[in-house]
Amino acid sequence: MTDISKPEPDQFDDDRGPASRRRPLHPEIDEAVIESLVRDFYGKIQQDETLSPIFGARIEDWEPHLRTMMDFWSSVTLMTGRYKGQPMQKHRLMTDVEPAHFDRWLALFRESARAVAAPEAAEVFITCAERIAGSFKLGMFGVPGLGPITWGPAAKAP
Ligand code: HEM
Repeated sequence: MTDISKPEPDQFDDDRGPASRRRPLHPEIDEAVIESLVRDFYGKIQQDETLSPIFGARIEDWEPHLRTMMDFWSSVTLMTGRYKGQPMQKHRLMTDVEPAHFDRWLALFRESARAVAAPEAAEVFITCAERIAGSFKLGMFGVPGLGPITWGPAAKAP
C-alpha cells in the first residue's frame, strides 16, 4: 500500500517550481483560449489612441510578438515553461511608459479576458495580469521616495 504520509520528493528539473504544482491554473484555460485572448487584446491595443504609439514604436511585425505573448500566457497559466524571456528588463527600458498606461492596459485586458474566456477563467487571467502589472510598476516606478525596486541578492553591509 502507498504510504501517503511520505510524499514523493518534488522534482525541480527546471525553474517552474515543484512538479506537483505544474498544472493549469484553471481547467477552462487551454492554448486555444490563450490564442483568442492574445489576438483580441493586441487587436484592441493596436486601435488604442494612448497605447498604440508605444507599441507601434517598437513592434513592426506583430505575429512574432503575438507568438511570444502566447508562450508567456501558456507559461503563466498552464505552467508549460515555454516563455524564457525577461519581461521586466524590457519594460524598464521603456522610458515613455507612465503608471497611467498600466491602468489602460489592464482595462483593455479585462475586456478581452471577459469576452473570450469563461467567467472564472477570465478572472484567473485578470488576477495574474494585475499582479504582474503591479510588479512591473514597482520595478519601473517604485515607491515615492524610494525609487524603482529591484529584486536580487541583498547588498552586503559595509
Ligand atoms: C503600460 C503597460 C505596458 C506596455 C506599454 C507594454 C509594452 C510592451 C511592448 C512595446 C513590448 C514589446 C517590446 C519589444 O519587443 O521590444 C512588450 C513586451 C512584453 N510585454 Fe508588455 N507592456 C505593458 C504591460 C505588460 C504587462 C502588464 C504584461 C504582463 C502581464 C506584459 C508582458 C509582456 C511580455 C511577456 C513581453 C515580451 C517580452 C519579451 O520579448 O520577452 N506587458 N510590452
